[in-house]
Amino acid sequence: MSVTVRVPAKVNVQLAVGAARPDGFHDLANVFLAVGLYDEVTATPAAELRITCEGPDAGQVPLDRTNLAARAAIALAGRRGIEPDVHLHIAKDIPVAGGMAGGSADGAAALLACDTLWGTGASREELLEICAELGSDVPFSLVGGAALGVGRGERLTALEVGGTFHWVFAMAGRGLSTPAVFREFDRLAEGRDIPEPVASPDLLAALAKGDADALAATVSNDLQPAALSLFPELADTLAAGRDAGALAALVSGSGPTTAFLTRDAGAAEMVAEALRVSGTCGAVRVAAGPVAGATVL
Ligand SMILES: C[C@](O)(CO)[C@H](O)COP(=O)(O)OP(=O)(O)OC[C@H]1O[C@@H](n2ccc(N)nc2=O)[C@H](O)[C@@H]1O
Ligand SMILES: Nc1ncnc2c1ncn2[C@@H]1O[C@H](COP(=O)(O)OP(=O)(O)OP(=O)(O)O)[C@@H](O)[C@H]1O
Repeated sequence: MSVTVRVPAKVNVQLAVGAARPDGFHDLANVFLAVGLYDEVTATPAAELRITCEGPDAGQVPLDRTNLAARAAIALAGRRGIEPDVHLHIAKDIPVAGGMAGGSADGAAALLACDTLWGTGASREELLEICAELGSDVPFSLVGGAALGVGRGERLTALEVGGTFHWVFAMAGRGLSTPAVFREFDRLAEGRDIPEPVASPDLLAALAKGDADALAATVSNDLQPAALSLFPELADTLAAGRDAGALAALVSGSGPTTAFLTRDAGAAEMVAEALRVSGTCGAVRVAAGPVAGATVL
């Protein structure tokens, strides 16, 4: 018997970042949108914990106990006093180290898959608690849709979305480390007053209406200057997408994936093609959102 869970990537339509806290984390107002690029995690009983991974970026994924899928299985088994004897196979389509929460997605998917396989019967609250222990983005990977994350980004409130938004994602030739981008944010912020992070009412209204033009006018990412400082070539990708007619162009989360909001599916295909021939990025993908979070298939 095995259990497969499908789990989406995310884009941050707003990422407001506060000053560094004493614990090193930053308070956020993080508006997440789940988009239709998916990993699948399959859990099968095994003699011991084992991780395998397939997909274009599989070579960059750790297969030891640092993998977020492994950490999820260990965390759940630890709470029940059982051994995490499971084979977790990750079919990976979400870019690795791309700012689209790929590792977090696998953590949430593995947790749900193991809970189902082992019949551990964790409540939604317990699953969310374990997700928050695994990482700031992991709870959102479980719930999907659209949500505002505060605190480290792990305390979620679901958001209404009045339509489907069409996106293009441009992958970069190399990854960016999330902690390094937050450190660069701190360096760039030195000597400045950092306001409390708050969600933009206009952005929340644009999401609720499903209005792509209004959303394009309000998207923002406080980590973007830091990501561009560490990876200046991303400015060329953003410009290429804007020139191709994207309504908005921004770095996704901590980057280096860049995200382009378009009016409809046809416009998304046109912007994607222009980015492919621009020579400013790696693979280009089209995806719409919101979509559901981690789901047992
Ligand atoms: C950039 C985002 O992807 C936006 O959604 C997230 O804030 C990052 O979430 P994540 O990858 O799940 O991050 P975590 O595994 O919790 O933390 C990794 C590192 O990122 C930094 N970090 C993360 C979240 C946060 N609110 N403040 C931080 O400063 C810290 O250096 C932390 O050690
Ligand atoms: N299941 C996993 N898939 C991918 N990377 C993983 C996984 N587990 C651990 N990692 C490690 O996490 C690092 C970041 O990968 P990930 O794909 O989660 O980045 P990200 O999409 O930028 O994350 P986020 O958007 O949450 O900041 C990788 O370089 C890898 O070493």
